[in-house]
Amino acid sequence: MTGVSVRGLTKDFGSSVRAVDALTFTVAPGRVTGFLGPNGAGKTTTLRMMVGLIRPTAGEALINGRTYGQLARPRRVVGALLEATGAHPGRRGRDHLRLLAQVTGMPARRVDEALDQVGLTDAAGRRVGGYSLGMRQRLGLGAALLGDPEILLLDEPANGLDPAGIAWLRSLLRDLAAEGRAVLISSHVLSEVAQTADDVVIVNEGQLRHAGPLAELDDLEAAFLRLTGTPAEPSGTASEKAPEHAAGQPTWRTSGQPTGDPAGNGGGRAAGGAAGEAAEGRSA
Ligand SMILES: Nc1ncnc2c1ncn2[C@@H]1O[C@H](COP(=O)(O)OP(=O)(O)OP(=O)(O)O)[C@@H](O)[C@H]1O
Repeated sequence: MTGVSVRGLTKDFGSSVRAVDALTFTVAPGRVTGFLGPNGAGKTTTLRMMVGLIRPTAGEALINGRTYGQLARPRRVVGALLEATGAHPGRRGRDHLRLLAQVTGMPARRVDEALDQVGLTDAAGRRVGGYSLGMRQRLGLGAALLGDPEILLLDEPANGLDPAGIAWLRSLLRDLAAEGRAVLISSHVLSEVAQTADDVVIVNEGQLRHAGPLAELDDLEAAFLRLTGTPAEPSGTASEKAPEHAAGQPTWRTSGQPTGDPAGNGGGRAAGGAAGEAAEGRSA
């Protein structure tokens, strides 16, 4: 297991927006890496390049030495959560994962295992349209875990989870890392990252501001403010894009990526690396 090596990754949108600017960092096996930055810092764009949904302007993200598109069975290697709400509302949770397993060649037994991993076994027979935001987020995590991947790339994974769910997620991420997996979680909210991550990567305006062990930073929030010049969203503040959050709870905001999955699902956006430039438009 070698994790992910991001080297000089750059993305321009048109001639005026450099969303990601020569980013270089690694996501190490056996560790949780927090990917931090204010709104618009380029986190989601970076994650989307890592899983081949958009093509870098320059640089590369290598997964075990290969780009996502070069991997023979990408979903067995990389599980990605880039949006949690794309599952068809009329479909039952278990059927959503079954379809995804079929389309991507996963063993059917993984469906129930993944449902169990994300605590959705009891709700698996219910239609996704009746799921809460937190349940849809769990389903997206289940989709990311379906291939039993050694690398997990999760964009705002705590979004929509209640306090018990956030504690559960923290434990799940720690367990996944303890199994030797490389886990990357993006956020611009610091409290959960401070409790969960081993390493932090801080970006601002598309550029790397810091990469290293969390333990090297005395105070994550102070470092974030110094490195980004941006106040962190205080824990306990409901996000404008996540109105479901109860006030008083830590919140990691959601992001809005287009879907690009052959199964029409929202979770595990790593859809064979075939989305290419066509997926570049934002849906939110
Ligand atoms: N398809 C696109 N076309 C044009 N500009 C884009 C596109 N996608 C992203 N951007 C711009 O790139 C920059 C980085 O956006 P990105 O969504 O990657 O940031 P982020 O760190 O994930 O932000 P947030 O925390 O708000 O989700 C922003 O200025 C954004 O407006």
